[in-house]
Amino acid sequence: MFPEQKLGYTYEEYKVTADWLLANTEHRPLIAIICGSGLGGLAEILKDQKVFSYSDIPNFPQSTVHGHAGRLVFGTLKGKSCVCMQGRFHLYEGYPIWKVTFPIRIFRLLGVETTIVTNAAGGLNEDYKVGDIMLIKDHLNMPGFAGNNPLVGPNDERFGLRFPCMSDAYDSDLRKLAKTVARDLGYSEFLKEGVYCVLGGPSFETIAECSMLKRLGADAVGMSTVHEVIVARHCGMRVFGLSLITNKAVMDYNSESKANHEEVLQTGRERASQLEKMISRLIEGIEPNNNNVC
Ligand SMILES: O=P(O)(O)O[C@H]1O[C@H](CO)[C@@H](O)[C@H]1O
Ligand code: HPA
Repeated sequence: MFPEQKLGYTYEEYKVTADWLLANTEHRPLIAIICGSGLGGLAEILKDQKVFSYSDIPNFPQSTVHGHAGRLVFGTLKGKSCVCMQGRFHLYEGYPIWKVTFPIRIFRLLGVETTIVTNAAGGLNEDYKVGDIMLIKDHLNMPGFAGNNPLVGPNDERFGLRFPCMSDAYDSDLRKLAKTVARDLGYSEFLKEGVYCVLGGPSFETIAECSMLKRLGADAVGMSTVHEVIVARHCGMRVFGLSLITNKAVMDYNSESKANHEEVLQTGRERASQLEKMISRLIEGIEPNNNNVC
């Protein structure tokens, strides 16, 4: 039924990695954070850190992109145990999609209930400015339309259902909490809420592609996140996502601006401290739910 090529890790392979981590740290995280390009500083909010290089963790892929350090950081925030990926994996690095999402099932096996995904993204919505923070309320999965979905292949019921629902992928209570946190911090002016569209990358979009995505209902575009969210929801974790608008997608043939990774990283550096504050406060407000995930 399925071709002979490897379509994913076995449950036992995920267990090897999770058990190795559980044996090598006393942290038992309930919250995972995935840092987007240039946003790795978010890990610094964690206290009592235990840090692993991806290269030291069995089965873990390696980060190859500038701005993704390749470290897994365990620690606590206001007494809550967390784990943070300083560096994620992307399709354009050449990884099959099941490697891109490998850490998510590891988080679940560690006992994580809530995953916070962050990314750098190009703003398609005309009202968005560079430096805006967009709460992700929904996504468009372009690689998925072409059959590149991380759940393709045999389904392991120990993780989740064959046909998981995605209409509630981004937890509405966590988005409400984030809005309250942003208001209290005085960030409402640069807080937005919208739809994130994932493409394969690594080339940035053409002008025609940007206009098309905007018409399809996307507010921001990037090359990550959605695959992780699908796997997190498949195994029942709550998801909160935010995009830092690091550049405005070019939509005018007369424009001189050109998307580039340096600008993406620079915007991340400029908004780092506000993002750290917002995520710290958000984590403070997240209630554990006894691993009774949704
Ligand atoms: O999505 P993250 O990992 O934040 O990175 C974004 O920034 C890079 C392009 O500058 C791409 O990898 C894009 O996906
Ligand atoms: N396009 C795609 N990915 C991105 C962008 C963009 O404009 N900015 C940051 N990541």
